[in-house]
Amino acid sequence: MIQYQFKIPTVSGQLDDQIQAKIDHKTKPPGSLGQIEALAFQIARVQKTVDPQAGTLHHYVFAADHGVTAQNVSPFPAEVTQQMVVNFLQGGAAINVFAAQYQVPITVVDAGVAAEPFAAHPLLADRKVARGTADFSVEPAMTEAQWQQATESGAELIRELCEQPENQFFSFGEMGIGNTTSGAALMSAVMNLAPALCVGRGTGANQQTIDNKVKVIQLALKKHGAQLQTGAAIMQHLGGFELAMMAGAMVAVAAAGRLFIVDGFLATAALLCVSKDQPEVLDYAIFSHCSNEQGHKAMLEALGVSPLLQLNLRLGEGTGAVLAWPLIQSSIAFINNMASFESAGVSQEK
Ligand SMILES: O=C(O)c1ccc[n+]([C@@H]2O[C@H](COP(=O)([O-])O)[C@@H](O)[C@H]2O)c1
Ligand SMILES: Cc1cc2nc[nH]c2cc1C
Repeated sequence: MIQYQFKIPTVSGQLDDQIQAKIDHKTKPPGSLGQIEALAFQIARVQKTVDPQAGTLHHYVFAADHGVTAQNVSPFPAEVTQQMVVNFLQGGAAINVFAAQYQVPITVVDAGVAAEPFAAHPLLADRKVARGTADFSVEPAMTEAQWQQATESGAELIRELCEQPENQFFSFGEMGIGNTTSGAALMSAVMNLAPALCVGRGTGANQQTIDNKVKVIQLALKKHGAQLQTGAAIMQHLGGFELAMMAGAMVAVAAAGRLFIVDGFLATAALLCVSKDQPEVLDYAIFSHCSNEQGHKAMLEALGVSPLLQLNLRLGEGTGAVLAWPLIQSSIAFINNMASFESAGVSQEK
């Protein structure tokens, strides 16, 4: 049976009362900073301190191709994956612009683009598992060995950074034409929900393409149904190399006691697979936004989480995750720098 290499520890609640007390003594009505308070609490808890630190955020864009594009599931041609990787390396994509704005270093990972390896580049990590997955409506998207390789590569990418105390946060995005069909299949399998409730427009599919996406997923679930017992097996049969690698990175970040920011539909689908096997992972996940992709809202509700932003994004690349970074920094500034009722001489409620 395929399994992740790491067991994610539950976060100790030992400091919970102290962290909450620090938050409640700030000069504000209790709870009035809403989700910013909840975020500061989560970060302090994971970092095991009442004085959490932002440190450096590292962003990864995982790119890969999908065999299921043979079934006419995307309005865009598959070669856009490769072309967008070149765009990421040249600094021209949305994620480059936002990451540069907040001085977030990015790494572009070739997890399995259906093309020759890219020429060496300072932003590029070549971790190509294969030139695209197999068509999951016909056979498993990847072999068990490929799932293992993708997962371990994701963990290995962040391993050294987790040894340095300043690297407290990671964020993950993806690029892969056809991957909303894969994401919807993962959602349908993990949540045991009809494909029609999981499929959305992706890059802008029309009704005929949407109907195709539903049919392809129904076929795949019928074909692989008996094998879909764990989140790892669901990823292996229905996922993509970029999603499996991202899942491996999420597991490794959590196992190292660091936090990661979850982007949109695809990143949440990858996390759903991990959380089916290791629900502890959710303690380490910060949910950045609710995507416009149909299905994302239901995923977030099933996880019982409220993301920070609702901006009608449906791009991917980790754009929502990086856009949420200033809010995360603000939550840390709040818990560290805001005066308390005692220090400011402000009277508390009667
Ligand atoms: O992150 C999201 O919520 C999201 C929602 C819709 C589409 N995308 C992006 O669109 C691409 C997949 O769309 P499609 O139509 O080819 O399946 C892929 O590169 C994703 O990054 C991403
Ligand atoms: C142009 C383009 C850019 C993207 N970035 C993430 N997914 C994408 C899909 C397309 C089509």
